[in-house]
Amino acid sequence: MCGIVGIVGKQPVNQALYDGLTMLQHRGQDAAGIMTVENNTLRLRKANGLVRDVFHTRHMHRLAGQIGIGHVRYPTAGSSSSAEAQPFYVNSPFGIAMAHNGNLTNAEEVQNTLYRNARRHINTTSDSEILLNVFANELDKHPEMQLTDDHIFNTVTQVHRLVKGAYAVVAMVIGHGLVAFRDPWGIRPLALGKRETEDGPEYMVASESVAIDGTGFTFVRDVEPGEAIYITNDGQLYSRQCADQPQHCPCIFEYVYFARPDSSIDDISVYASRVNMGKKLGEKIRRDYADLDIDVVIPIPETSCDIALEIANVLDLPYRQGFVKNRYIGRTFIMPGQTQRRKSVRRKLNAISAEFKGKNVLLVDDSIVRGTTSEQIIEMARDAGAKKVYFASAAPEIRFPNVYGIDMPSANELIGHGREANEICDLIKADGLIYQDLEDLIAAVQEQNPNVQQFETSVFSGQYITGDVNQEYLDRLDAARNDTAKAERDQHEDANLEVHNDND
Ligand SMILES: O=P(O)(O)OC[C@H]1O[C@H](OP(=O)(O)OP(=O)(O)O)[C@H](O)[C@@H]1O
Ligand SMILES: NC(=O)CC[C@H](N)C(=O)O
Ligand SMILES: [Mg+2]
Repeated sequence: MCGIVGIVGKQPVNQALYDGLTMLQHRGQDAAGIMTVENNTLRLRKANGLVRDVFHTRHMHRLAGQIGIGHVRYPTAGSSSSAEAQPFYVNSPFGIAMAHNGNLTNAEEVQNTLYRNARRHINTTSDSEILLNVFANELDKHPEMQLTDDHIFNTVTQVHRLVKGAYAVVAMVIGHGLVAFRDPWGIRPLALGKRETEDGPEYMVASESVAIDGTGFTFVRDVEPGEAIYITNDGQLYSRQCADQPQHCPCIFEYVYFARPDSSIDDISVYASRVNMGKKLGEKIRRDYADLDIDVVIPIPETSCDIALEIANVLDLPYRQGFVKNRYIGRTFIMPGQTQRRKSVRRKLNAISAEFKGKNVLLVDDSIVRGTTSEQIIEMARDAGAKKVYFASAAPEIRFPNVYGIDMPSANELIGHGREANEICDLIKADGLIYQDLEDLIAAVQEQNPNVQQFETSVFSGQYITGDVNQEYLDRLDAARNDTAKAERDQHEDANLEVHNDND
């Protein structure tokens, strides 16, 4: 997953963009970038690393201007080279910069068409550079020198027709303004905020509402699936539904794991949805697993804490923080390689023996993806003296790859692929394993906003809503992006053309 942010302000926007990106850091730890525009000139800083490591004072000075966009990256396509950090830029028409969260499912086909029909060259292996060029190519079909909202919205309509997959996007058209849009399914989130100043309103768009709250803007609303928002340099806001057939289907994994609990996505509080997940799972355990002799409920920090507390409430059992998280280590699941992920679990979490000694513990996590965390954490619980270790997952068995912006490209790397719960239980060496049912997970999230009638749940069901994902596509994705393929490609990363950026 990635995080995106864009601001049209009345004052310099560099600090607010930086602050917004730090509040979206949990969505991408690989690379970060900001582009601003001052006097019709683009300013850029992007590099691999966390926000705090990428931007030093000298870069912040360079990022002058009252309009800008930013990105934190967790790659799902191409390589993790800094050349593929975002935002991307293309010089015609007008000069356009773009930041993208999501993943295109017809990137290769679109890239070939762009080359054949418009002789547009894509210099990286990133799907986001392709998306930028589709947008630019369509905008270029309007010959007028002064852009109008109609031009922008017609362009987005064409993008929706040409591109498949998931995309929440923020772009700047130099000399004109900022454009933000969401794919017709609204798979990835995007929110709009506003701040009144003496000089007039300032606007912000961001992947999650937390970035809007935390920078002193006021949350206005979510961008609708298929909708585009155009904010001119002088602060005029236009919006329009640009998709032929928008159909709301947000990614359920945002609620399970990705988003921060203090965000609200599509009028659903992430925190409340996690509490509901705990309630439903607790009820299932009480109903179907009454014979389990659990003494204490222990979360696997950090995401599952709110879920585990509610399970303990439902089961009327004590809740204990038996694992302490090293706050200086980031999220494990979004790290690029399995070796790094494995090492990170033990560096990140440490058991407090007193909470385990002689007890039957129920460990709770939000999800089991590759099984990296669960397997090691169960061993740690036993080493700390636990008698029996049961495990509960607030998400059902993850059995299928994700193609919409979560880096789970290979079915074979998923511990749940082709396995039943009892086999998974044996593999992670638990004394019992309880998964949430998919209907319960959906109900837990939907409860606060019944207007959202469907969710993107392909990792559990194998149903891909965009209708263009078949086995051949999944095989190609697997071959290109499994952990071994990624490691090999990253070894040759230096060969990547660094045309985008100076190195410091
Ligand atoms: O089965 P796995 O492949 O290990 O993936 C699942 C685990 O990864 C995530 O934690 P992560 O450490 O990324 O972040 P968190 O601190 O927000 O829980 C998630 O919360 C699970 O704990
Ligand atoms: N997780 C994401 O949203 C990734 C965006 C884009 N596909 C990239 O790899 O850079
Ligand atoms: Mg976790």
